[in-house]
Amino acid sequence: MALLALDQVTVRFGERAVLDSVSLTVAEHETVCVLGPSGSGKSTLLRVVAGLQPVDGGRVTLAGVDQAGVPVHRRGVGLMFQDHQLFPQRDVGGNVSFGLRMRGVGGAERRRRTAGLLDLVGLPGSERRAVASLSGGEQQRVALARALAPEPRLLMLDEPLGQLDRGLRERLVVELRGLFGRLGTTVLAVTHDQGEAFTLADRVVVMRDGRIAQTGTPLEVWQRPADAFVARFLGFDNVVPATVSGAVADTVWGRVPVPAGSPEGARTLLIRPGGIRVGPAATGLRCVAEAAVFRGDHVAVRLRPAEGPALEAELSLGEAPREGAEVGVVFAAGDVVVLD
Ligand SMILES: Nc1ncnc2c1ncn2[C@@H]1O[C@H](COP(=O)(O)OP(=O)(O)OP(=O)(O)O)[C@@H](O)[C@H]1O
Repeated sequence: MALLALDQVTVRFGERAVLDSVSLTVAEHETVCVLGPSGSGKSTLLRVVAGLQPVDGGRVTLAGVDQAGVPVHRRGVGLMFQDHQLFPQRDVGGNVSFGLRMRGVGGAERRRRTAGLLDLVGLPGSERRAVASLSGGEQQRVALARALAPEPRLLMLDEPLGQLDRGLRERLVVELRGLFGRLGTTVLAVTHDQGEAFTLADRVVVMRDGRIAQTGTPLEVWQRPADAFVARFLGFDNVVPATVSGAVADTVWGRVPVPAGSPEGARTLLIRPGGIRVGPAATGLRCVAEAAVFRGDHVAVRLRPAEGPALEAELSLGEAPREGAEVGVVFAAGDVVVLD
């Protein structure tokens, strides 16, 4: 059974529906990441589940129980916000044990659980440290330990790693995934960073203007974006209108091969940057290499055709043309997706 279910939830601010009939479930032990551009309604969704935001329509159930009228502190959900809001006047231990104290957990048990949680988040023995003496990443871990302490049946994270630098974020997100797996935590997280969502989530939900644009496993969404919006949001730039007939599509970039069984007619085409090959200018679509950026294991090359938008290609170091060079572009059908 779903631990959390939103059924056609609508929230309006004035005329505007910030959540527009959103339906979503989160199964027990599942990690679901809500992804979407700024203003798409992600935080509002979390606030609704937490009981911080009243709804104008629809309902929220937790373990089958309608949450209408259930106050925040009775919902059994943990919240961790972007600006993790630790209590500056309390030490690390005081922060982590706060929720336990509120629930009347006794001193010895509080200390035992606090120590266990600090071990878990990689800060063993740091109970007496002042919050101000912690790095951003350490503060984030303390905030996480604090959110986990009351053993919430649902843990909600709002841009949990938002303020950290990339390297630390990438490390922590892998650690979080391991941690949630070990603890069996059910998680609903919000982020605008697709890399973070794809690492953390069993399932991702992509939002657009208060509606769900797509939901699926990270692999499903990555391989088959539902539409041009999702494709572009995931960072794919080679998206063009096309007319598909059999194994080819007519586009502004010429004829592009498509996988067998692709839907036909007027469609939108996505060409993954890895599906672009370059050769001598006489073969394929003639383009000028406008920019080439070294990315470690590949070169990102922007190719400018005579007509239509530029193409973004990912080429190996050996293959990549010099900036200003003329090349001929051909497409690999395996990296072409006909969007529905
Ligand atoms: N209390 C409020 N009154 C009026 N409008 C609001 C209120 N809270 C949020 N909004 C608006 O609702 C929309 C969705 O906000 P929300 O914070 O849910 O988006 P988000 O996807 O979390 O964005 P971000 O990634 O920037 O945090 C925004 O346009 C925001 O300005």
